[in-house]
Amino acid sequence: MSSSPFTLKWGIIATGKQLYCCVGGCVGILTICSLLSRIHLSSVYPVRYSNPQSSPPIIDLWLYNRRNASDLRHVVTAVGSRSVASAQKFIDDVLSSTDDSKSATPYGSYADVFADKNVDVVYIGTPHTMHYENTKAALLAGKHVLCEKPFTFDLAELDELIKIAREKDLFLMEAVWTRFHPVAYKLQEVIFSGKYGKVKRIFADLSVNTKPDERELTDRMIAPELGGGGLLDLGPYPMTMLLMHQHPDNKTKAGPSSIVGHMVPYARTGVDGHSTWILEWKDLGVAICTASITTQMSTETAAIIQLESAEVHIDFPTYRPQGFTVIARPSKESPAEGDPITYEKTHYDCSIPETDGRGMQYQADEVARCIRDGKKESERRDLAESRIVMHVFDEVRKQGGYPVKEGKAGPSKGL
Ligand SMILES: NC(=O)C1=CN([C@@H]2O[C@H](COP(=O)(O)OP(=O)(O)OC[C@H]3O[C@@H](n4cnc5c(N)ncnc54)[C@H](OP(=O)(O)O)[C@@H]3O)[C@@H](O)[C@H]2O)C=CC1
Ligand SMILES: O=C1OC[C@@H](O)[C@H](O)[C@H]1O
Repeated sequence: MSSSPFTLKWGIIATGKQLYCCVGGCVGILTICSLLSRIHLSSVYPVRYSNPQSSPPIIDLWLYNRRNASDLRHVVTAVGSRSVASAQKFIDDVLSSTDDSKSATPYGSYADVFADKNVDVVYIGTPHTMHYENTKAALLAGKHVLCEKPFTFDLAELDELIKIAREKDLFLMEAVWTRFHPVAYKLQEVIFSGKYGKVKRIFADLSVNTKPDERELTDRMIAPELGGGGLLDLGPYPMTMLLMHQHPDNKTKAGPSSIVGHMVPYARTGVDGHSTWILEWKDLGVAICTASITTQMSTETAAIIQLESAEVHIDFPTYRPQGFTVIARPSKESPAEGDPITYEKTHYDCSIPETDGRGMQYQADEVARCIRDGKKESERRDLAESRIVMHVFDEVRKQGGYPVKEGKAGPSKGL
């Protein structure tokens, strides 16, 4: 006997510009809203849909049986913006006419969304530097929260949010959708199978030429007061690639024993144009991560995981790879000196048809299932992992000389 689906009522705050233009890989707010709604792809995003680097981010819930989510139903019940008109425009343009989301209430403030009794969970899509205050206000109002990355602007703030969520018995998660895409499960299955030995070293990058010279100084991508630069915007993805693939021996989920960070400032505003950070987990492995807002990475490889007897090359883009290749060394005895070594290459295709959405739907489903089941955090993207990322970013910003608000650039107090 089938039971009726669990319905989760979402409040959305902020209506970012990629909601309407969706270019350059920016897939955030638009994606999350569309995955909660049932919009028709081709009517709203007629252009660039087949370009894998653009971001037609639509997830139709009428497709959700295909993603095995018939146990869930998502409805947007409230949209908050700095003006009622833009909240209403968002509802008109983006939300679906085929479910209840079209009757979402438009609000001219975020506080109104937090106060709405018809909202279970708030999705926070404001610029980075506002995440802390928005998340705090939503939690204090008794709402569960899915907050865009990066979670906060320093570890002490994140710890305060975690404390509030625990005191109020609320679900809290940082939105890093890579964790929930089918490719992430397949990668972990292959890497943790033991067939290729332990993970020894990881390289992970997300570099996107965001054309910073063409942007206004107030644009969130380059404005220091909005947390601009590569590390905070793009850095969460290489970090996720790394943390997903650490060897299971690292069961304590401890942070790295050593962090070395380097930043090259983007001249117009001083935020990081390029960031590089080297992490060591003593006796477990090392990682080199990079992020850039001025350089476009290749469309081939986003990350390389080096194991004892194989390398795994993960496809671009880092936030939503479509597959990966295992390059295994021959298992038989080493060939005689001078003989060629034949590597065995196996490609795993984990792509989902674009018409089935781009991957954020799995993250929304995770939120719904956790809330339905009374969980306060997701086991796949838990708060310990967010704390490691924040700790690393605090340290890299400090070592790299990132220009931050007064009082926020101090040394990390550690994990
Ligand atoms: N998960 C993902 O794949 C992605 C995540 N993101 C994340 O989403 C967040 C927002 O990014 P994005 O949408 O690109 O940002 P935008 O600059 O396009 O939009 C941010 C929105 O926040 C609101 N806002 C409130 N105060 C301010 C302010 N002082 N200055 C500017 N905007 C303000 C505005 O909405 P309003 O006027 O309606 O209040 C604005 O439209 C970031 O943290 C980013 O990391 C972004 C892209 C992809
Ligand atoms: O989360 C993100 O992923 C894709 C990027 O292009 C975007 O800037 C970032 O916010």
